[in-house]
Amino acid sequence: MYEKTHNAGSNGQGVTPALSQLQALDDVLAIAEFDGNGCVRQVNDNLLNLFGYQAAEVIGRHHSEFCLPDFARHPRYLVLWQDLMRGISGSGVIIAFHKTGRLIWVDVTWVPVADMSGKITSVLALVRPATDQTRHDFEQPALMYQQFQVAEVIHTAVMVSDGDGYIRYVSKGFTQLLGWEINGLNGINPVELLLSGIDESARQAVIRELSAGEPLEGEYLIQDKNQHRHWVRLVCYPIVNTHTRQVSHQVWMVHSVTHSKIYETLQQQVLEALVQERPLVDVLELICNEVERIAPDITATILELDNHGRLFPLAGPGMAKSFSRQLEGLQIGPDVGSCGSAAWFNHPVLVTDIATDPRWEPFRDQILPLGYIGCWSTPVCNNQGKVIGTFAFYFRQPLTERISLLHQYLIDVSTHLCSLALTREHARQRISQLAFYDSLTGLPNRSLLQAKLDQEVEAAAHRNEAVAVLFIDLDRFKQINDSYSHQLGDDVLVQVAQRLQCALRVTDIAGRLSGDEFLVVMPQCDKNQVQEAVSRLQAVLHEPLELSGTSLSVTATVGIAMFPNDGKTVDELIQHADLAMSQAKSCGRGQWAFFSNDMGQTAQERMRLESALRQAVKQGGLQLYYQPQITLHDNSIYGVEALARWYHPEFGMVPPSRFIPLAQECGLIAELGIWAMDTACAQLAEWQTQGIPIPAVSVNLSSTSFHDLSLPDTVAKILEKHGLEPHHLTLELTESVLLDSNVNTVTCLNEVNALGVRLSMDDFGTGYSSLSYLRRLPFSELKLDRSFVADLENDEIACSLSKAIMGIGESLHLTVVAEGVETCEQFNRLRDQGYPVVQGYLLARPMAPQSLLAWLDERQVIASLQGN
Ligand SMILES: Nc1nc2c(ncn2[C@@H]2O[C@H](COP(=O)(O)O[C@H]3[C@@H](O)[C@H](n4cnc5c(=O)[nH]c(N)nc54)O[C@@H]3COP(=O)(O)O)[C@@H](O)[C@H]2O)c(=O)[nH]1
Repeated sequence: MYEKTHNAGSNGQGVTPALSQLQALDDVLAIAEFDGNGCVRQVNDNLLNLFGYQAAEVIGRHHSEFCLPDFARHPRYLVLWQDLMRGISGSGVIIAFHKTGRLIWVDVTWVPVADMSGKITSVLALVRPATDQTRHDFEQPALMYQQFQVAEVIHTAVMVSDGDGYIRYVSKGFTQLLGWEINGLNGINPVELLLSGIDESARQAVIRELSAGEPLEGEYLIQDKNQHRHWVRLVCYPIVNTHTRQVSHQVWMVHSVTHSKIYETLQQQVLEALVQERPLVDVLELICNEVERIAPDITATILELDNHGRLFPLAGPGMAKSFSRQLEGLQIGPDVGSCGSAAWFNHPVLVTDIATDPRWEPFRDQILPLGYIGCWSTPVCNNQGKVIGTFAFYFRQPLTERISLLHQYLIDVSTHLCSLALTREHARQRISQLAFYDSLTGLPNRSLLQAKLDQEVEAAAHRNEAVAVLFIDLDRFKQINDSYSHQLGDDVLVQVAQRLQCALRVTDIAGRLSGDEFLVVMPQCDKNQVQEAVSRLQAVLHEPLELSGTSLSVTATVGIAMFPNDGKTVDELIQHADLAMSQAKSCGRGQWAFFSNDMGQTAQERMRLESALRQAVKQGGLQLYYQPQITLHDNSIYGVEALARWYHPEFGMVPPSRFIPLAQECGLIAELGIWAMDTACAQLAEWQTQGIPIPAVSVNLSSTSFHDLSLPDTVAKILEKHGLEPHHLTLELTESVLLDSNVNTVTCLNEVNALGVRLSMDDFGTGYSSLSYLRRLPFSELKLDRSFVADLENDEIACSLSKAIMGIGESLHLTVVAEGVETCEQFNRLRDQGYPVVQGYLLARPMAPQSLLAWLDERQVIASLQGN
């Protein structure tokens, strides 16, 4: 393309005439002067005219910017400039850019200019349009492309056609990319070769532009020699004969843009769809549609694989629905079509001939009539590598075993996108599962139940029908949970959930509200049907449950509210069914009840009472009364029992039999117990300071208080706070503590006992009465239940029992206190049976502290009178 010419200097360095000396050439030559870095320093008008620029547009720009990019990077061009800097001039014909983008052939002589020291400070380029002869030479394609070194060495696909529109030259890169060699292309037109597959109007536009001598640039989906498709960026530079003004040649450059095209058209769109949270099927259909647009020779389908190894079509807009339906629920296996096998082996499966491949045998009759002859399926995996679906290409054209790069790249990108879409969908489903389903039983949770009930109520209102809402509570579930294990409790809930579902109609909805509470919604159901359903449910739930070696029976209590009579809204219906359940429970286990309006009133009252009690416990609205206990042998005060009293301005005197269970139910009982201990100890300390002879105070505690491992510490602190000794305090517990399987209870009992605080077993004889427990647990005192005392006079059995209990106490070295002594007869019998301590109305009622002092005074007066 250019020749090296050494300058005349003897030392080999470039010694050239200065620009001033070249003025004569200025009229005929286009001249540019480059600085030592190769940037334009100055240019003359001829050069500007030749290239179509203004001076300001070229000054400062690097020489390489005026050449074809590939040429500017060409080693020989780089060597030319290295030589120039070493003082070696050169000349040659190059293709350069006119400002319009048109390519022009120019004949250039480069002359290095040295300063006095011999250092090259600039390069002069003497440029003229290529001479006719030169052009003629270069217009001979073979010669031109011998000269056009760029195409020979670079990998760009280049093709040159002549003025008649016939291909005359293709580069190695062209053959590598598209498969054609020059030998087979004689007499072929480049547009026909490359653009025969594009839209006809677009093709005509290309032809028009090319014949007008305009450069062409655009992206096209073309087919190569093997019918494989490529997205390419096509650039065509027409070379215009300066004499005839005719296009003498066209230089075509072909860049593969398949990757970026797929990225733009497929990946980008799909990612956008995912970001916009478009439904899964929409996203997957978008993938199929885009893939088919890029590669119209195939039909794409996407199947999902469920956890049971079954395939379900999700997308395949181009596939016949009749065929997709056949695949619904298809079990994967080693020879189940392309997709079933690909999912089974977690490996792509290419079937080139569906008609003969045994894996396609079961589906052949459906697929062949659709014209497909091959199918290539690739598994879609999640992040952990687990197969979650398949992505398949169906071909109507015969397939070779060698897959085209475009197809391979489409598969790679598409399976990745399918994986993203499916994984995201699974995550979404999981989130919704967590949000709307109970994780233990898999039943709808409260939120979903409410939404479903809302729908049913709306539909029922529209159709003027009834809906039954069943509130189901398992009886004694807490006890099961505590007595066995929480795992067993969970198993019970799971089995109950399963039984509920099996026993219901398909239209009914069962869900879990919380703990052992379930809700059933029964649309289109009258009261008789509900009653039948409830009996059936209770029977089914009562059948023994087999739980890892343990057989257990549970009962369930059911409350029922009917729409529209018992409530119009979801909240009202659930609340009323709950009330009915509580009401049923108060009648015993395994009962059921329909809601009635008076239950609502009772419940409201209860709620008001509960809130008043909460306030009383927290703000000191309770009071303690004290009932004396007398030692029989010397008539002295054994101690006093502290009993809580609550007077409320609106509710009046509320008896402990009402507010103690309420405190238990609403979680206030432990707090109430601490208050009672603190108040009783404060009172006893005050009495002791006053010298009043009360040796101890008994405080009733619920078994719940013994669940809290900090109780012993609390007790110790209270004693310390009031300056009392541990023996000044007795804690009374009912026998229910023996049934309590909470692991903390025994620890607390032992630690409280270790402090020196006495423990008393209250109401002994009415409940569990296990002697073995009595032996093992650190009790110091037994309190004979007052029901025995009440019957002492008339019932011989009661009499024998009280005697036996006294015997038990004696043998276990426990003090036995007989409570509820109302008559002298009872008193005498107990004394005769050897009871050491008695308590009851006969002696004194529970009293406010002031009254107790008055009672003590009176007692002293009597004693002194008796003494006299
Ligand atoms: N956990 C707590 N429980 C408490 C507390 N205060 C009371 N209670 C428990 O409430 C139940 C009812 O108590 P109350 O109405 O105070 O009845 C007590 C006595 O008044 C009653 N008693 C005493 N002598 C007689 C009698 O001769 N006849 C008769 N009919 N009743 C009598 O017995 C109750 C005392 O019982 P007990 O506790 O079993 O010793 C009751 O179970 C209280 O325990 C509290 O602060 N915390």
